[in-house]
Amino acid sequence: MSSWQSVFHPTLFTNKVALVTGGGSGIGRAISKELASLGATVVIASRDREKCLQAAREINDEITLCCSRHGRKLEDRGRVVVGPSTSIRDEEEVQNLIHHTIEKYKSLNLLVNNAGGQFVCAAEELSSKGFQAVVQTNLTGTFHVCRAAYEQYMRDHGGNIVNITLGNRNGMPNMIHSGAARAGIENMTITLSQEWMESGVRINCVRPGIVWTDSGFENYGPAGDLFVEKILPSLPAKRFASPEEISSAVCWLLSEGSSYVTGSVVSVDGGSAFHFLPLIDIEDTNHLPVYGVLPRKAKL
Ligand SMILES: CCCCCCCCC/C=C/C(=O)SCCNC(=O)CCNC(=O)[C@H](O)C(C)(C)COP(=O)(O)OP(=O)(O)OC[C@H]1O[C@@H](n2cnc3c(N)ncnc32)[C@H](O)[C@@H]1OP(=O)(O)O
Ligand SMILES: NC(=O)C1=CN([C@@H]2O[C@H](COP(=O)(O)OP(=O)(O)OC[C@H]3O[C@@H](n4cnc5c(N)ncnc54)[C@H](OP(=O)(O)O)[C@@H]3O)[C@@H](O)[C@H]2O)C=CC1
Repeated sequence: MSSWQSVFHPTLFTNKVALVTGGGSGIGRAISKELASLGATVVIASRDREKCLQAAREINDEITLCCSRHGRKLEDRGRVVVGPSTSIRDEEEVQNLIHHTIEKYKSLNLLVNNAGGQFVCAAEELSSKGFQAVVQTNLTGTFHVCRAAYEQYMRDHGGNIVNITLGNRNGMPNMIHSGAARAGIENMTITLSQEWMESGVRINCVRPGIVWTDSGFENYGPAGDLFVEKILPSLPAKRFASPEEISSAVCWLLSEGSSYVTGSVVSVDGGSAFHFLPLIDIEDTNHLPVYGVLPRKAKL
């Protein structure tokens, strides 16, 4: 992606400090890179700190190259730095990450709750522990980070938060844990937009459709192939999203250009939410007995 550059003004986020959870891979990496390329100091953190350190090195090099290539001033560049190893499921580790960020970089203006994920599993086979692992990661984890950022900084200084969710408008067959957790995040976002408005905090969600990230798809093994073989042709756009297409929406929400937007969900899904996606096969034709009269031709 050496020719990439953000569509936004190069100093959009100058003097801003941002935290991107899960910023060391995939969508979070693209968001971190765009924010830093627009002047922000971006703290990234996740469980695997080595991965974050490597990503930070690579991103900082890419930004420098991008500035030179596009004739932009090098002093406008921000940078990506790495916070302590953090599982967002662990409240103490999250408190420590926020404390570290404020202590070291003196503010926390922008927060992107991107860390998360799930595995593929039919509801009837899913253990309580598995359900809870995904809910704790996505919903409780996002809550931990929002609350710590608010308590330690944003309550007194304002701020701007974007939560990454997932296209679940039609339910999430084989991902009931994640569908439930993401719906919870979207409702939590509406609540927080009201509770925290007096502090000058805006909070919104970006809800991606399916985004091509190597890291994300590796996580699923053969189940990931299903998305490529079966879902791809059925997408209205006939393609997945790029991570940069998600990042761009996040940057708009984090900018003052969206100053009247709070408690909203921005879908970036190429229109998938309004289109049937074959997430599971339903083959039996006799599972909903007819009440009343239905002509033969109205039935398979
Ligand atoms: C509009 C468009 C619409 C369409 C929209 C469709 C969009 C789909 C596309 C979405 C893409 C993405 O999100 S891509 C992003 C993918 N990236 C990720 O998922 C990365 C992060 N994920 C993870 O770390 C894991 O999946 C997660 C479970 C959340 C956390 O893992 P941990 O190892 O921390 O979990 P643990 O605490 O060890 O495990 C707890 C229990 O979870 C269960 N468990 C864990 N992994 C399991 C597995 N693979 N299969 C079964 N069960 C499992 C077991 O019961 C475990 O208990 P034991 O048995 O006792 O161990
Ligand atoms: N790719 C897609 O199609 C879509 C993705 N999404 C969501 O976007 C986000 C990014 O996904 P993507 O970039 O594709 O995949 P990745 O697997 O690359 O990103 C997930 C990130 O979350 C971090 N993470 C996971 N669990 C924790 C935890 N407990 N504490 C801290 N960090 C954690 C991981 O780092 P580490 O392992 O080091 O902790 C990783 O960097 C996720 O929330 C994902 O569910 C939503 C819709 C579609």
